[in-house]
Amino acid sequence: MSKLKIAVQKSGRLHDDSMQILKEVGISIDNGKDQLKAAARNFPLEVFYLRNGDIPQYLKDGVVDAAIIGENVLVEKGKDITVVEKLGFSSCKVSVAVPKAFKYKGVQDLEGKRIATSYPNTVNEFLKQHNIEANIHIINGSVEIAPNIGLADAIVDIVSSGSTLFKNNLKEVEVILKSEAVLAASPVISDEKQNILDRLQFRLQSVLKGRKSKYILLNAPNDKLQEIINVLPGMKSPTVLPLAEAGWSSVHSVINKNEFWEIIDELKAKGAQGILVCPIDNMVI
Ligand SMILES: Nc1ncnc2c1ncn2[C@@H]1O[C@H](COP(=O)(O)OP(=O)(O)OP(=O)(O)O)[C@@H](O)[C@H]1O
Ligand SMILES: O=P(O)(O)OC[C@H]1O[C@H](OP(=O)(O)OP(=O)(O)O)[C@H](O)[C@@H]1O
Ligand SMILES: [Mg+2]
Repeated sequence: MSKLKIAVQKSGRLHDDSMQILKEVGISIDNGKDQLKAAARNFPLEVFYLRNGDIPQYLKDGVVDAAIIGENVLVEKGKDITVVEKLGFSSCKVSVAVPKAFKYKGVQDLEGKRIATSYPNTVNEFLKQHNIEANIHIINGSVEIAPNIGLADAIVDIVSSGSTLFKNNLKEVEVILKSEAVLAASPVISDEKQNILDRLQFRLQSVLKGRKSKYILLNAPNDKLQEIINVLPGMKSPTVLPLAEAGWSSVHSVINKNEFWEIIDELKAKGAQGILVCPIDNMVI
């Protein structure tokens, strides 16, 4: 039986979360990252540990069928590669930054400037869209140092917390794109591998939905039941069961993790008691 070849970053920011999500979809991988590839024990999958920056070419060539990769790398090197599913981790931006003292008013201020970056195609595309001519200097790492050593007037690099910019006396002035880790597919994937990828995607979706949700159980006095149910839409509608004590019911539902505290406050105000909130491993709708 053929196996889906999936590329995962060998080491770096994406590695641990990528392995974790594969584990959460129930896939056991045999070897550690010291190996170049490893087979899954209980799913038709082979993991290839590669450099993030090399993965788009491997996808294009069909050396791997799929990958977990930063969306920003696909924008830079893999325009024809399909994003199958956004995975919700490694969120970051690719942004233009300039020294704090630079009185930046708009993109036109980049005209004729020297821009240091590891993402030349992304920068070129951005400059073209804005009709700006500038000189791009390609640097592979520590891009934020470039303005301080007189190598560039501006940079384009990844920004997450902003602390690297802050430490280097720079400020973010334009966000070119927002990125997160994604599951991507090779443009030349076979039908057979596509079937395996569909199964993997289905499992990932159930884990991702579970991560966004919480299971909630509470006790409600029957005279407040309707009001409490109105706060809890649930997947279809909440489950309501009678308690042993007359006049009370147990209500079970699913809530959005982001609205968690607001919903709890509202439920308490409406008379709910004994509220339990539990994580959800998987959610199949
Ligand atoms: N500070 C950050 N916060 C959140 N996500 C980030 C951050 N820096 C990078 N990323 C995301 O993680 C991906 C991998 O970044 P990392 O620095 O580990 O590897 P890299 O040096 O770009 O790649 P390679 O594996 O080729 O060495 C990036 O492409 C980006 O999508
Ligand atoms: O806004 P922040 O939270 O400070 O994150 C941004 C920094 O993170 C990344 O570097 P990384 O730490 O991955 O080092 P690298 O340059 O060796 O890849 C990126 O290249 C920025 O320098
Ligand atoms: Mg990095």
